Amino acid sequence: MSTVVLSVREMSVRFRMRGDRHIAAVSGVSFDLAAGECLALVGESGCGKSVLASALLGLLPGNAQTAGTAVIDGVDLLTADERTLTRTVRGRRVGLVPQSPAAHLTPVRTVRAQLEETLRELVGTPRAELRAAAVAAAERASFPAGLLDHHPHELSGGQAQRAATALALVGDAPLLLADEPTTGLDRDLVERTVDELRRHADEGRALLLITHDLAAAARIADRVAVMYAGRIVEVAAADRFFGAAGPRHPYARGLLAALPERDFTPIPGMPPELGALPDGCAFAARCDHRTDACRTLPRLTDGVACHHPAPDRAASDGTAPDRAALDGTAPDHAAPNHPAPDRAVPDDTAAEETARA
Ligand SMILES: Nc1ncnc2c1ncn2[C@@H]1O[C@H](COP(=O)(O)OP(=O)(O)OP(=O)(O)O)[C@@H](O)[C@H]1O
Repeated sequence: MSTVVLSVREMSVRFRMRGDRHIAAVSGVSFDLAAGECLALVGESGCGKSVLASALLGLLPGNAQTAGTAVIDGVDLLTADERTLTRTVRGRRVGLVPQSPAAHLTPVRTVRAQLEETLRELVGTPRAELRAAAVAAAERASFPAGLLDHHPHELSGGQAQRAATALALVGDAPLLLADEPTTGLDRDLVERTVDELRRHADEGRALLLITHDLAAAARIADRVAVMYAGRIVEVAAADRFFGAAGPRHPYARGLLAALPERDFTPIPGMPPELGALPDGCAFAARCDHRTDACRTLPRLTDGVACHHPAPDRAASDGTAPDRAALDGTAPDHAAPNHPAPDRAVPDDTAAEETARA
């Protein structure tokens, strides 16, 4: 059994707005994440992915209200005070691989200085050992030792990414949170970056990859969670999701069909305003399968929150995944090398139980 690193139950985040209005950015999200596992959280822009990431780091703005729990090593990230978050969570329990590393790194300090400072703060490395420890920390993220005395602006995109990853790894956090870590990178660099992240999951960390890049998710994820209008509408093994069986939720199927490598057919319409969500299924207005049943909110059942999901062919078809159709290559670490780990708590079941309660 693998250890559950992060357990999220019924997490909701609402922003209070003027005039008694609110925006429901995240609603009733539940999932578990195990050591050694990569869960990709995917969905269109504005569906709540980054808000969820900010909540896990205790970085929500003052007008945010949270509900539910997100527990890591006994600490509820949604209710922990600032002191606990600073001293025991950020960098120590949760490492962040940022969206734009060049912006995240301090521009006026060398990579070495930033690594040494982080080592001093997070690990308490004594002064005499800092130099060697910084070299070792850089090596873990394949950042070249010869570039340690460079400033961020002297690095290429990939080098900056590695520097940021090295910093994220210093505290040996059991959870790595990567929020759009491949934005703005060319495909080759995307692949190298996500492969690097996968390697850290293989070393036993839990990896939450937040991305709208489905090819990147297909390349390294064990499971995929699809978010729509603040809710998880499907959670599936990556092999099934990207393989011949495909997703079961019409929105998730639409996301894949919209890819240029697939049908290149966009989903018609726009997501609903998060300040004016319908009572029932938020996707119904854009969905070919909608019926009157969709006026009530579908619960996440067997990994899908839909009244009319595609049949579950996962158990029977056993077809090899078609990931190459997404990223144009057969990844080195395709499914057989990365079976989803056994989990102490079966995530989907837990989510469903919570949803039923
Ligand atoms: N401080 C805030 N106050 C009010 N609304 C907010 C605030 N921060 C985010 N939102 C809203 O929450 C919703 C979810 O935003 P979020 O940034 O999580 O989306 P996302 O899925 O990460 O999108 P993208 O892929 O574009 O980053 C959006 O409608 C956004 O406008």
